[in-house]
Amino acid sequence: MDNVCFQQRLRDLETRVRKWKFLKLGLTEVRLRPRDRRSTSVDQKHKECSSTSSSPQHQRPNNIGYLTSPMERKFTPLSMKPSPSRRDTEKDALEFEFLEGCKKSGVLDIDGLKQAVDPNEIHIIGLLGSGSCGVVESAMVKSKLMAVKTMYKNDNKENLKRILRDVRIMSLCNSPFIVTSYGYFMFDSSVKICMQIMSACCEKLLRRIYHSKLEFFPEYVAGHIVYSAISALDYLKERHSIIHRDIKPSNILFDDSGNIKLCDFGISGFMTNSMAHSKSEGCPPYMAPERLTIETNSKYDVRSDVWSLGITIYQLVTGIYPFPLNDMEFTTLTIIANLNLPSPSLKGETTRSFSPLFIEFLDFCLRKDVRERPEYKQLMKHDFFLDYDPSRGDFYKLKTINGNPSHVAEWFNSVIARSRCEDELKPIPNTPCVN
Ligand SMILES: Nc1ncnc2c1ncn2[C@@H]1O[C@H](COP(=O)(O)OP(=O)(O)OP(=O)(O)O)[C@@H](O)[C@H]1O
Repeated sequence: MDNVCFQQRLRDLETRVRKWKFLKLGLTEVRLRPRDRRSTSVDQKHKECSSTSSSPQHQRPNNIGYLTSPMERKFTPLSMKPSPSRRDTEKDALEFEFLEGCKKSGVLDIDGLKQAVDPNEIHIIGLLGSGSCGVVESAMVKSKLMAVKTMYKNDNKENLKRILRDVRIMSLCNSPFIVTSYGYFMFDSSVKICMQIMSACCEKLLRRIYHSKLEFFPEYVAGHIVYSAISALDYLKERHSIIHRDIKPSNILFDDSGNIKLCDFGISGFMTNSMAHSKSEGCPPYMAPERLTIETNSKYDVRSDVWSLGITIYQLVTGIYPFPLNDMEFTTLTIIANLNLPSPSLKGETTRSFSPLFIEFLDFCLRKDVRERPEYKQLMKHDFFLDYDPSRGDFYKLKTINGNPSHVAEWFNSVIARSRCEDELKPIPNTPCVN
């Protein structure tokens, strides 16, 4: 590659990192106290946590507390009418979509029963976590425990786009591997999505495991995550032509029964001819090389989510992010994007042993050259994936570990019992601070 082209690629990458940081920090400054991280997860379902709801971790971010109250002003269509002087047609279209969405605001489908719910019937219990777009809280609505994600509207077009995408895609999906949406509320300044409550995300679990010095995710749990995540991603692609684009540990959730589901569709995209056609932001440390490269960053396909899943799984089973991290995210991203540098692999892992099938599967997911990386359908034929397919009866991997069947729920509940809730907020060294 000639020097000019390489310099141009570096500049582009640097601009994208700056933009990502700006978005992340800009929004964080507006909504969160300085000590709050971009996304934190406080599990209210477990008793050990509920008793500490007055601790600083459990308080809502200072300057948004009033917005999370169900007393928010109901949406008033007049205030949203596009002004005739406005020239941004894309923004007008988004606001029109918002107006249309308002028609279904407040109608929740709870266990098959559609009912109109008043916002005052949302009784917030506690904070579950926060991301770049808002907060997720546990709440009681019509006697049903739910997770309520509140996203705040501002004048930024990207912010509105992200909110509408999350609402639209959550409402579309019907898969056992995707968190179920019950419905939503739209207000002047915010949107609330009511969804199935889960127990913890992989990021929370990893932090608990690390700080309590437990063993990182076992291979069979990684197998179940792979099976659930690929089934969800394949469903999104085949049924709705959607690419997720934000696969990372905080977007993969567990419930107490060991079910594993994907969430957060804020930066997902609709594909044409199986290709995504926008540079929409994601989380750079988990982005595939082709999404960090100027020639291909606006045209990529679902294989970029395969890479993100591979990095996530590598991190869950080893406890570390596979690329060197220093103050310069730019350097890390350059290493990921450089196809001449090797991909991470579990082959060299000395601290734990993994099956050759698992190592091979992860190596496929982490092929740097997208042309060599398999799509979902190929991965779904791999023996490692098939081992976790429940429809295969006896072949389904209820492998015994020390004589006991390896149930994900048992593993999950034992991690929760043997670790501390407060550790969910403490970062892990050598791991990107993406939340
Ligand atoms: N349905 C749910 N049940 C329980 N906890 C949830 C649920 N949805 C999200 N959470 C928790 O809330 C946290 C924040 O979620 P959110 O989707 O807002 O942000 P994120 O994915 O962590 O970050 P970002 O939006 O910046 O990518 C998650 O990491 C998860 O721990």
